[in-house]
Amino acid sequence: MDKIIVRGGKRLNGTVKVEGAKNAVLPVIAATLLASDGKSIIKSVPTLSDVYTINEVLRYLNADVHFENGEVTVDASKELSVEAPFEYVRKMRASVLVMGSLLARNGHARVALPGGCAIGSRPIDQHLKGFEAMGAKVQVGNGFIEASVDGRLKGAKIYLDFPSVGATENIMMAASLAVGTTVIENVAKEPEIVDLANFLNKMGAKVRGAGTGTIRIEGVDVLHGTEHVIIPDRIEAGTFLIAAAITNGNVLVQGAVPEHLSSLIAKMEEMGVVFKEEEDGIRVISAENLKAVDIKTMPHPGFPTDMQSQMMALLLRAKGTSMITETVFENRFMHVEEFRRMNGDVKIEGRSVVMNGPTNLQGAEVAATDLRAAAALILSGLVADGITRVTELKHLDRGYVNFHEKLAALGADIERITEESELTLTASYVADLNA
Ligand SMILES: CC(=O)N[C@H]1[C@@H](OP(=O)(O)OP(=O)(O)OC[C@H]2O[C@@H](n3ccc(=O)[nH]c3=O)[C@H](O)[C@@H]2O)O[C@H](CO)[C@@H](O)[C@@H]1O
Ligand SMILES: C=C(OP(=O)(O)O)C(=O)O
Repeated sequence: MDKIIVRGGKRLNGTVKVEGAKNAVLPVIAATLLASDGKSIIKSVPTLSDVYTINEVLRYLNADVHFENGEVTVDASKELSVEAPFEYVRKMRASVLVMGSLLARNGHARVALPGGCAIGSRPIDQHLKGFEAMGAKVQVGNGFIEASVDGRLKGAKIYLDFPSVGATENIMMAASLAVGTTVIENVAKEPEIVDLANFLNKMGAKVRGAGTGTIRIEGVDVLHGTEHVIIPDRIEAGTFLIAAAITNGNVLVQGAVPEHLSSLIAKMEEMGVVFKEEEDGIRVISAENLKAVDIKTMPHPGFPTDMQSQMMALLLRAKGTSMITETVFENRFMHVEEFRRMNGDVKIEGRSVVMNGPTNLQGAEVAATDLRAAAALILSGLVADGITRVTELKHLDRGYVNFHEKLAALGADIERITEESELTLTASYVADLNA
């Protein structure tokens, strides 16, 4: 089992480049299934385990998929099969995003029920409500969701009870090949929604309003393969902004888009961190003394839940009492106990956590509970006294490409090891301490 070993105390300096966004590339790859004609070429694709998983799902569904040098090519022109089994959906919930495309292309889709996960129960009722409004019959049983329609889906007016990212994407994909016009209200406004809309439009779809609260889709008869470059990953970028701030460093995060990160930047500025927009990214210059702030996670353009645990790491270093309230997921505080193992003064109060800082963080063995918690614990390790060992790296590999290597290139004392090599390493560290 791999571990990341961090020895705290180094300031980060230099330049780091962000990858294409995981949360944009997964729906875009799912949308390639809509093209009954021509190949789709997706560029700036990160080498993440989630990308390999969605590619496997597409192959299972009878698409030809190649992934090389940051480019995914999909030919989905053959007849598609209808089922995405549990082995894939269990690995990655975003597998449910093939449902909209399959239903629109085949008139039939069968996808394993995703089940719960580390951050909450995550139902998909809003996705299904959308499909039903478009004329699909949806049945849930034997661990599967089955949706089918006689003929083609029909355009409909759909109001989402919550601006769900996945439901907005799944319904957008399904509506693109429906007969007539679909209007979705109270939709998610995340930059990844806009990226998907741009991709669909290049395929020949007619999607308007992405990035606002209402999306209007005029269905078309056929969609074709196209080329697309995925937007930069705002969550990876935000994680590096915090890495620089927490170590009192000075780092240029290349590829970071300021408009995608405005809530995070505003909150970090309140803490005293300085940002400069440069031609190719954002420079972050940390402050010696960080101030406590309160945060509430919200759908975009509010503060992203995917930055909540990394922000917790930073707030543990700020002077005063901070509060984080999580409103998007019901159970996204599993990392709190791990921070406490590192001496974090943090406690859960209902849907909030309260932190008293600055905490003198101590190195410890901690386990990643989800992908952002993995990154957050590593960030804490960068400033903790002694050695921090982070386990359960399968989570990290879902969302970050070469995370430890990128931090090491900025000056962090960090490495990724297998259990065997750790025995030798710990012995040499003890020898160093005794010397
Ligand atoms: C692959 C991907 O893009 N993942 C992102 C996506 O997840 P995902 O698309 O799963 O997130 P949603 O926006 O759908 O979920 C947000 C909230 O709505 C609830 N909900 C959602 C759908 C539904 O039908 N019913 C329902 O109750 C969920 O349980 C959750 O509490 O957006 C989340 C919110 O920004 C991010 O944290 C994830 O990183
Ligand atoms: C929660 C996340 O992703 P997913 O929806 O794929 O689990 C995330 O990216 O932080």
